[in-house]
Amino acid sequence: MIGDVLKWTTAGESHGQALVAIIEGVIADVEVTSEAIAAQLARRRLGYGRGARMKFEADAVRVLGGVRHGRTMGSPIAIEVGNTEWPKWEQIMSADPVDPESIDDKARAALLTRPRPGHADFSGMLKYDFDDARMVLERASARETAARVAAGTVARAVLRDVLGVEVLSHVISIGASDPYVGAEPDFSDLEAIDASPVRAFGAAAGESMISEIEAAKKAGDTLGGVVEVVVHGLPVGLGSHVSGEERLDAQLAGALMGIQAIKGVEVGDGFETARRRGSVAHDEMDRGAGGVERRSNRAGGLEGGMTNGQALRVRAAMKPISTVPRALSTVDMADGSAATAIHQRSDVCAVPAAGVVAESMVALVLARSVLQKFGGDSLGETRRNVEGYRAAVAERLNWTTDQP
Ligand SMILES: Cc1cc2nc3c(=O)[nH]c(=O)nc-3n(C[C@H](O)[C@H](O)[C@H](O)COP(=O)(O)O)c2cc1C
Ligand SMILES: C=C(O[C@@H]1CC(C(=O)O)=C[C@@H](OP(=O)(O)O)[C@H]1O)C(=O)O
Repeated sequence: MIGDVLKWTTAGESHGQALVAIIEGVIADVEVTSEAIAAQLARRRLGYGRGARMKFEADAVRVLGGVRHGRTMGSPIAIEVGNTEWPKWEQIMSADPVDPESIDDKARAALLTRPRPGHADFSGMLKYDFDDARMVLERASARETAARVAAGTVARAVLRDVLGVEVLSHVISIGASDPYVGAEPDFSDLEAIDASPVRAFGAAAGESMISEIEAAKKAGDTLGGVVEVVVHGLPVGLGSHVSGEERLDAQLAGALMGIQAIKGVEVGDGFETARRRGSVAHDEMDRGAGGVERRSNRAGGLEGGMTNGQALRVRAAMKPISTVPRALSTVDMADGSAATAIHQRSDVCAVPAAGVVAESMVALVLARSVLQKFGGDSLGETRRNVEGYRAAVAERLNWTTDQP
């Protein structure tokens, strides 16, 4: 059921001409501009530790359909993100390694037969019967996340126009630099995070993460880390308890785990909550202004697969980049000989960028939930539905009895 409401898909390769995102099921009259998409793509390119490619490649955005005069029309939206590096890659991407006539010595030498432990190379070569890992890595590459961020910009616009909410994120840790342990980060000014080279709270935390990246780079190594996505102001009741697939936490976890290199997801306090006793694991309720107030937000705004009116808080753990400069041991798939893995230019750490991608995936899942719950074909209709629901919820929580 959930999959029928808002659908998205991407196509394209890392060094191909362009990536494309298609989003279907967006209501009419939502403000979407190529400038807004470009601004989100620019955020994804930033972050200390990214490789050389981020410096010279530009994301060339074209909205190909579904938007007119800066507003959605209710039809499928197609967005192209051009790879400006294409002219440099055209020959390599066009040469067919199976056809000896079409492949020159340079392209032959560029055949990738030494799979990187941790990347998609090994399993992809065997599964799809390729001799050249490029046939796998081109699509496995997180270049594809540019298309997700483009689609995510549309979802953000739906959330902003329908509910007035923003999807924000920050970096919690990079490698062993985990500066917030024992301290509660202040969520009041998440927008300021983009000013930090690692998208972290506070100069000291940022500095410790940067020195961690510097040290890894010097050692010819790479790093992962943890990001957190936060959304304030969601209505109670997005998602549902009625089935596993309707549970919003399951949808968020799936969407976040679908990002390249994400290996763990936590909702609220997640694994920490598993170590607590029940008496200090949940968020106790009191009657207060506007109905019910909570004493804490350990659940990250989700109970029973539904939003509970508290801030939504989800974390994603990214493993270290697998293209390690001090290349890892592998086996050459051409002849079975011992080898060191492919190494070309690569990111040392892409955690800050992964935060922006995580925001986009959360935005897409939330926009889908909002459109499923509130329906409508136009912004005006969906907003009216939201207002009606909010009024009904407020009325339910407006007890007339005296406070005991
Ligand atoms: C924003 C971002 C940038 C990435 N950059 C690189 C990179 O430069 N080199 C690399 O080997 N992996 C990079 N990765 C991770 C790989 O794409 C990923 O490890 C690979 O597709 C295998 O998938 P898996 O890690 O989910 O198993 C990046 C991931 C993200 C989210
Ligand atoms: C291009 C992007 O990320 C790429 C993701 C990636 C990978 O293996 O995932 C490998 C690198 O590509 P290359 O090997 O060509 O330098 C990154 O630069 C991007 O995020 O726009």
